[in-house]
Amino acid sequence: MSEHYYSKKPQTESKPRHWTFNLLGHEFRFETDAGVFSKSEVDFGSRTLIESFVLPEVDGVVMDIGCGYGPIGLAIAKEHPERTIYMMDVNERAIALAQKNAQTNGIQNVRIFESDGVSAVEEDVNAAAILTNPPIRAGKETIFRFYDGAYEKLVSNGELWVVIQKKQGAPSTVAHLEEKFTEVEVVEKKKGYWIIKAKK
Ligand SMILES: C[S@@+](CC[C@H](N)C(=O)[O-])C[C@H]1O[C@@H](n2cnc3c(N)ncnc32)[C@H](O)[C@@H]1O
Repeated sequence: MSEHYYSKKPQTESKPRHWTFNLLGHEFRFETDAGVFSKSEVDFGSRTLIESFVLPEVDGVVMDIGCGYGPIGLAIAKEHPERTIYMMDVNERAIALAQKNAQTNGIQNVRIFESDGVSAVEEDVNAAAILTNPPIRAGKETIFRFYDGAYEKLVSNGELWVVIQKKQGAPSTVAHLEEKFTEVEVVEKKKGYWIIKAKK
């Protein structure tokens, strides 16, 4: 049976890898594994999202939906030690790696847990910003659910930041976000990847 990186319980034999990567001027040491998205370097789209992101000046936590082994959430956590970063994924192996990677890199201002979209986040927790490199292969319905869930969790003037390739549906993401959000802007386009910012 073929397996996707978004399986809840990857069955693929574990094959841990260790490597370092510089994000926002900080050297990170990452462990990744089979059955988890992007195994040997930080995905180009995630990197572009991290480099483009500007934290809006509103109160609230920051969330990384579909955090994988953690590069986006951990880079933002390091850059903004005063904020708490919530990192969620459905893949148990990814969550275990993200927790390990937080520890290895001495990052404490994070909460990392299993969640389908934002469904496991406490009701009274609201976000200033939500970042996602969405699981394209999980299908449009899942990623539109990410966006709609994100909208509910954001404070007024809070922002959703998405990276998605043009050929993988960036224009339809923009159209979907424009139905709900007050302002939607493509802030960066690099090698076919679009960084989309949607303000509530
Ligand atoms: C494109 S990967 C990005 C991973 C990571 N943020 C990175 O930059 O390497 C998308 C992630 O979404 C996760 N995912 C898939 N369906 C999900 C769902 N329903 N809720 C939360 N996460 C999900 C996958 O397991 C995968 O880790």
